[in-house]
Amino acid sequence: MAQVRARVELNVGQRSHIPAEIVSFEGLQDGQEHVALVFNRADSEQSVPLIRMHSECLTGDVFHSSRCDCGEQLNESIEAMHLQGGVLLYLRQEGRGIGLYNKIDAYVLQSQGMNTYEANNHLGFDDDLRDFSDAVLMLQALGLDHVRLMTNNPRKLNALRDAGIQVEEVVGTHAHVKVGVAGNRNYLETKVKHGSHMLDIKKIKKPDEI
Ligand SMILES: Nc1nc2c(ncn2[C@@H]2O[C@H](COP(=O)(O)OP(=O)(O)OP(=O)(O)O)[C@@H](O)[C@H]2O)c(=O)[nH]1
Ligand SMILES: [Zn+2]
Repeated sequence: MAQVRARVELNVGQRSHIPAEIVSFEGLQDGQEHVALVFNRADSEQSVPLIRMHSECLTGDVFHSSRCDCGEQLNESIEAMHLQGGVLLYLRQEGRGIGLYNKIDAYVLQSQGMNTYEANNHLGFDDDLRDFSDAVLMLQALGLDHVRLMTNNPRKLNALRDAGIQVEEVVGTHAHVKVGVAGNRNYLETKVKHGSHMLDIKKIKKPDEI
């Protein structure tokens, strides 16, 4: 699968000038412009590369909205890969695959009391429309068949295992809890209760509930 690679420098959190390569792919199946960010660490002791499959969240990744933890997870993974090396697949699967405008419709329903999955269902969508087959193609194109996967989501783990990619270790991301009117506590709790995410629910609860 043809690839084009260009050098970039990233500025994330307290760190600046993080070197990486951004990679485009020809021949992906769903027509979206998914990209990989490749972080090399020549002196890394980790022989099995750290991988994250990160689904796009404009509101979280770019605007750091309080409704979710996506931007914090993105930064956390970039910082980890800067230290250890690794590959971040940035997948254009906004709103768990329903798209940005539908996600905004879902936000309205969530403000009326529905959780993220109920809101999706109310709009006529399944809980999660994401398909990770293009992510698998990207990993194969990069020659990665043994990985350490950075996620709390068992669906991602199963998608790689079903495709024959050896996941040697699952590295969890932190519970990034935000407080306030549009805080992400319900979003995180729903991930655990309805999506079986491997997040420590104690860390999600308010301090006085623990
Ligand atoms: N439908 C919907 N999608 C949302 C909402 N909040 C965030 N998302 C989407 O949820 C997805 C989160 O993707 P990721 O952070 O890659 O993955 P994850 O499934 O949470 O699993 P982790 O690997 O554990 O982070 C993104 O596509 C977001 O756009 C919401 O309220 N409704
Ligand atoms: Zn988000």
